[in-house]
Amino acid sequence: MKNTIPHAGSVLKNYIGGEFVSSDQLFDNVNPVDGTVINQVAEANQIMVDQAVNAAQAALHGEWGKLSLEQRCVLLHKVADGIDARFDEFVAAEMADTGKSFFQARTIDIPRGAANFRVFADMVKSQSTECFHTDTPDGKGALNYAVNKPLGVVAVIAPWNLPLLLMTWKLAPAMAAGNVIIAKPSEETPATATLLAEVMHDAGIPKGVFNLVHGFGHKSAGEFLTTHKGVDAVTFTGESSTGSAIMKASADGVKALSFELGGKNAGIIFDDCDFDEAVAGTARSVFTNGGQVCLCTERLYVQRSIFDKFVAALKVKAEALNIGWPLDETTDMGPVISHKHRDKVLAYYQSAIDDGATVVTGGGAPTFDDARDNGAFVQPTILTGLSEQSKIVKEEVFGPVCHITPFDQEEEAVAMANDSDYGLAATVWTTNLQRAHRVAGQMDVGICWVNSWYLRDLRTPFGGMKLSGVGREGGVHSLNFYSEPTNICIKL
Ligand SMILES: NC(=O)c1ccc[n+]([C@@H]2O[C@H](COP(=O)([O-])OP(=O)(O)OC[C@H]3O[C@@H](n4cnc5c(N)ncnc54)[C@H](O)[C@@H]3O)[C@@H](O)[C@H]2O)c1
Ligand SMILES: O=C/C=C/C=C(\O)C(=O)O
Repeated sequence: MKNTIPHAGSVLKNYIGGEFVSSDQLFDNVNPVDGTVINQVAEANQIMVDQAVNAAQAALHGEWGKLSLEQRCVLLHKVADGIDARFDEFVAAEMADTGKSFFQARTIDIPRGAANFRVFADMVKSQSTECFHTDTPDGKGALNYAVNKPLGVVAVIAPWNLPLLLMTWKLAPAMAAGNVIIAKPSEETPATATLLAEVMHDAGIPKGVFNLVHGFGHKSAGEFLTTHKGVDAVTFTGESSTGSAIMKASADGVKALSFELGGKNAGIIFDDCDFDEAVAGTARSVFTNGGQVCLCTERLYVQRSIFDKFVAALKVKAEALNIGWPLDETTDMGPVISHKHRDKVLAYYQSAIDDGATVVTGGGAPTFDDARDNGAFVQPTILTGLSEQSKIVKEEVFGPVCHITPFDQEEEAVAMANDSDYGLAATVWTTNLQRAHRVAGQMDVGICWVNSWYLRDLRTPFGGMKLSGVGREGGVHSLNFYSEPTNICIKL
């Protein structure tokens, strides 16, 4: 692979009204593998966000709004093709910003970025609306049917863990439904969003349809968007506490909101599982992307008869993980996103130790005796022996860590798994068909995987209960959120 990091050493710009614009406020984009500065980023100020909103509104009422559905979908396919054409650059940019492995970036993040555009460009063509025949006193009746319109200006605010994947997961259906976009990537991961703006530009997406603003949340581009009178909807993925702040900020404008938030996901492993598959699948669900996937399992409940054997087998998997340079083909896990996040994860490890946890493996930061010692690495960590009320069992860590609790009865496992403020995802490992259906149906989560993890079908509802989110996206759920139906009632 060509490992040239696009825009290394230069300034990542905003994309507003079809033009790439810098600002006088620059911040550093840091590589978490070795702490080096990759490039600088131009932070958008309030005036630039106003310009983006104006450009978006003009596009909505201009060229973009006048395109046929077919023309819009052709353009979205061109965007997907454009990502594919610059695949190596996207991979290199995503790896540099996050430190994730070459394997993960090229098999998950970037292919899904392109797939999101193709899937929703095709799906929107079969979006349907309701139609009812209504009785009337004169016996002639009335016909009710709905027509879909775009919501308008949609702010897409994305996190750093799967930067291109999660941003495009929202903006592709939003654009397919005819909306105009102002996207704000995480300040930690500005690069692939900037490349995407270049792809949009080259694909001929009319100016103002896709705008990109860089910056932070509070008193920066994020807040300028959520409080802006010209923004009609906010679609957000990130921490639950940020979701709450955005909800408050958006309240005055009564904006439409879709939130995909944090999780504290449970995995239940029954003694009738396929043991090797359960261990391998659970290792993936705990350690993928350094545990920095909202769907990762951080709480495991293992039936007592296989508890010791399972803990020992998961320890072997954790200790076999190759932690290191993203470009090394054998690397399984990179650093966490930043030094600040590393400190947070390590503080959770320490709190577990203070609470009396047994550290099965890990519990600290690795050392390498090379430049990676300036990076943001933590050890894959397995804990046992804590009460269900311990801080690390209750709160989302967002790192490569799990706590394992034994259980005897199915009901007990279900109750512990559901005893959480979050409700995003769960996994259940069993070969008993009736138990699989019974337990999966009792999980208070948006998605429950049985004998698998992160197996995605983009048509399915995706989102969370409780602190894990508001609404569902995926398939028609996305298209419905990003559409505003007008019901037309015709008296016959
Ligand atoms: N449910 C899901 O689908 C899903 C997916 C991925 C990540 N997540 C969650 O995201 C979190 C990790 O991501 P993160 O640390 O980037 O989240 P974060 O909430 O810190 O930041 C997400 C985005 O919000 C912006 N932001 C922060 N404060 C803001 C404010 N006051 N107003 C407007 N924008 C603001 C940030 O700049 C960033 O672009 C974890 O909690 C994880 O579980 C959830
Ligand atoms: O970190 C959270 C991952 C979310 C994944 C998706 O939204 C997806 O696969 O569409």
